[in-house]
Amino acid sequence: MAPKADAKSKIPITVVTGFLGAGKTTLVNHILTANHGKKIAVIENEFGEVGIDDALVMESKEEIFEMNNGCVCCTVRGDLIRILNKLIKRKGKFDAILIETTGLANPAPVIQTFFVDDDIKDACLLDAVLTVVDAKHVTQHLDEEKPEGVVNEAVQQIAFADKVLLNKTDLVSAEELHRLRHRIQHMNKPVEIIECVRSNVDVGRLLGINAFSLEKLLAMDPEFLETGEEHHHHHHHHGHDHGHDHHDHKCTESCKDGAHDHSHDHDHDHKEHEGHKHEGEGHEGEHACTDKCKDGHHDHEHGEGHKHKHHHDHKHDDRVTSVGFEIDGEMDMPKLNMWLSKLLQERGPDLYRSKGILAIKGSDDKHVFQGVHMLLQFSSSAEGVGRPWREGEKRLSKVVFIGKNLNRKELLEGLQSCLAAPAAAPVAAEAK
Ligand SMILES: Nc1nc2c(ncn2[C@@H]2O[C@H](COP(=O)(O)OP(=O)(O)OP(=O)(O)O)[C@@H](O)[C@H]2O)c(=O)[nH]1
Repeated sequence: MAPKADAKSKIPITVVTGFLGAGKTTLVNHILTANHGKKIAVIENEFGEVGIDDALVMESKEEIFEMNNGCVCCTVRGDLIRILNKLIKRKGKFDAILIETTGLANPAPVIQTFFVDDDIKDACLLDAVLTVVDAKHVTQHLDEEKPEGVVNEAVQQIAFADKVLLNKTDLVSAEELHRLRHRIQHMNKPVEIIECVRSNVDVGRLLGINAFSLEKLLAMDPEFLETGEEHHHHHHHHGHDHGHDHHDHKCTESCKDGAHDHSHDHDHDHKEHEGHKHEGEGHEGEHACTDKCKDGHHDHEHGEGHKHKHHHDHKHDDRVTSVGFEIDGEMDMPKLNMWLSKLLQERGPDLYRSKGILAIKGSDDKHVFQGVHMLLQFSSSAEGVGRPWREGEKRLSKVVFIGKNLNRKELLEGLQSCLAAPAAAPVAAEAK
């Protein structure tokens, strides 16, 4: 057991969440490079079989822990607990911990981690859940009709926010912003909404703000921390079969967020999935709302004022998958630009997120591309984006696509057609 600490000496934790491509890594980089004098440990969780974000987080004195292959709210929660315990042992060497969740994470189980695990509860204090919202694309995700029992992560992320960073205001009209503010406020009444571009918000408004309140959460959902043992739950996690038992708990039409009870344990039989190792530790507290679920901060009352225990599972939308490639050999920039532009034009609505670290023929820089639906952006280490190639580092291109109806073969062939040299075989290509 770690020694108990009083509130002041506890390690402050900030959880950064938000849908795919909203601007979370941009925010983490902003915080890491801002002049606040704090030493921050960063825990990065990425959805996608090929890790990219760690290369995009600024080189800094801070330590960056990476957790791939699954979202922090489910398969890698054991990982999170392990990393946190490691950090707790080194308390005093840093001032705060920042956790960036994947764009598909439901924040509730992440929040629970700080209250149900004794050592972590004693040593850490959840300072705030910051939700970055992409003003341009969030509406599509909030509106999305999900299959029954499947979580709408975009909804959950807003409902659990202590602060909303309404980002990418440069891409929408004033009317659209007004409408969005109204919608967000309707979903999460007490939340402060900060409009921003490139997640550029005064760090004093984000760190050390003591904005998270368990009391507030428990007032909304008295059973939030109950992690019962009686439920088993099947986890359709992006096409992987985890061999869980299954009972789904569904939200009603009127429920818009997951500030409810989550009660189940898992019958885990995590396997190595062709190169993907999952830490199969027990994780409780996962849940799902459907997108029909309209009001997050609610009690469910039945008949004569009986409060109804509202169990949520956490089932990801298994239509959303990730495909990742590591390509040996240098790419031809004009060819790649053309192919990607066309792909995003044609597949933009379904292609939620694409990103890559690229080795480009004729350039010593590490190149980066970022796609969010139809928007495509190239940059390079020469412009300060990502870290330059290290000495002796193998010049591989890593590319990830996340979305619906992805065709692995087509994507791989497309990428290979952009190689400058004769096609080389990918060294890793696995679907989630
Ligand atoms: N126009 C515009 N682009 C932005 C803004 N903020 C971030 N971006 C761009 O949006 C893309 C995604 O930003 P990231 O910070 O990587 O988003 P993320 O939420 O970390 O993405 P995932 O981790 O993949 O979910 C990048 O190309 C950013 O440069 C903004 O305010 N305006």
